[in-house]
Amino acid sequence: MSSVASKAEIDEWKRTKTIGIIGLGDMGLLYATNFSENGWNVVACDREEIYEDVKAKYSNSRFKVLPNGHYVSRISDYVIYSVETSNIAKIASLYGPSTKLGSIVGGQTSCKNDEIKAFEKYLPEDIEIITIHSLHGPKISTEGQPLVLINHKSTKPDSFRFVESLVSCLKSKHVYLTYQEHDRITADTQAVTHAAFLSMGAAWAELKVYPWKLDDNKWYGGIENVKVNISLRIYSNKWHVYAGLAITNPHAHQQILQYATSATELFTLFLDKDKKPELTERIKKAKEFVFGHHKGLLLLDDSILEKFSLSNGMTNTSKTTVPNSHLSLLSIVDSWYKLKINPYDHMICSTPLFRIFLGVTEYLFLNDDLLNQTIDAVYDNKSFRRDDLEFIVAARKWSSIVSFQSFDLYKKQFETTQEFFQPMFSEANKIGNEMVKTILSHSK
Ligand SMILES: NC(=O)C1=CN([C@@H]2O[C@H](COP(=O)(O)OP(=O)(O)OC[C@H]3O[C@@H](n4cnc5c(N)ncnc54)[C@H](OP(=O)(O)O)[C@@H]3O)[C@@H](O)[C@H]2O)C=CC1
Ligand SMILES: O=C(O)C(=O)Cc1ccc(O)cc1
Repeated sequence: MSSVASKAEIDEWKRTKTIGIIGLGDMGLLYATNFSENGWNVVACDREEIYEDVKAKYSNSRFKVLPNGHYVSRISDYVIYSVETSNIAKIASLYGPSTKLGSIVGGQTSCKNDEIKAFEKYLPEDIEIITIHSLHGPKISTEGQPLVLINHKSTKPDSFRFVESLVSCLKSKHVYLTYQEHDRITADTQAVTHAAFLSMGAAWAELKVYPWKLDDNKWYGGIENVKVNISLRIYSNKWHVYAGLAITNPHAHQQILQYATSATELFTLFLDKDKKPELTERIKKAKEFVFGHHKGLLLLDDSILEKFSLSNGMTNTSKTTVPNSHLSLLSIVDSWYKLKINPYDHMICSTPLFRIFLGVTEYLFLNDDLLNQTIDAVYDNKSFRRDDLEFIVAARKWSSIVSFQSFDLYKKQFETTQEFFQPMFSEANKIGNEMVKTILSHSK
């Protein structure tokens, strides 16, 4: 995108420039730690009410904690707002006017529409806007993961090179987009992926089951392990991350609605055995659209996923695995087909969870025996009917909450399920983290 800065230039920037981080939560801390440990001069703040605590907590760190965003903004050459997506306007309106003359501002928020609009509205005219988004969570190594850079408004020739030099210590893969492209792609990748796993978890919570604890082998196997581990991983996090990126991104509403609609329509075909040819035809058409040109290795290998079960040896291996209707996976391929989205086009800008979701979907659809067994199971073995029913109810609920833009309802719905799984998180996260690490190392 721009020429690479020389070592001398970078050393000079490290000596003379100050990097400011507003919001010392998970992602802000990741950045403040990385940048400061790589020789950059970093100042940071969290909410002013907790200044003394935050200062004490990070007293041994290489970055300096300041009382609030005004203190950070007035001395920083590049300010990164790492705050809740839905609060960006409020927080930028507070500290934006204190931004140092001629400096650069960006953010880490997950949806760039509101962030850019807030910067355009609340920052002084002379400020440049170069914003970023690490497409992974705070517990994953930054190395090799996509990092989006959006050069929205810069006038000085060195500005973008300076920001790019700063973030190069993360060793992520730089992806250059406009903010509109960013939001379009992340709606297709992140928002709908989260909707799928949120719906699975909500369905299990509604049925009051920890699926891996059932001893009927219903949720046994690599694909089932992914569903359980990723769903619990999401529910063990902060609700605002998922709410923010879905609700504030207008493109996400349509994707999530289509996902719920596909699930409902497929489930309706499940109800009548005479509809089997129609269901088969619909699935095959969607498969041809999404995977018709697939060549080479699969993203995931079911055998590597087998060992990441939460069931702790409880699986009854004397029984055969109960064939699942895999409604959640059939629905995502159907919705990609309906929206004419080729998920592989977004690989360059994908999150780990999206790659895992695409990986298990690919595994199902590119294994003819498994796909046929899945369609047969819909009509001949109805063990998953109740689960499927709760799944579509949950998918539609999430879709309504997102399109009505209700942060309150989102929080309530998220926390109800979170509470149900709470006792399981510490064990689940251990296994889930191992699984994600293994998958990422296999999918390089
Ligand atoms: N977590 C993830 O996986 C990823 C998150 N993101 C995005 O990055 C952003 C930050 O996320 P994350 O770090 O996970 O969230 P956190 O909730 O951990 O961090 C946000 C921090 O900002 C603080 N904050 C709120 N108001 C102010 C204020 N006025 N001044 C200073 N600090 C303030 C919050 O304090 P308090 O909690 O007390 O309100 C909190 O500590 C979000 O927009 C998120 O969508 C991007 C990539 C990955
Ligand atoms: O991989 C995912 O989808 C995650 O859940 C982590 C995540 C959350 C928010 C972001 O803005 C980026 C990544």
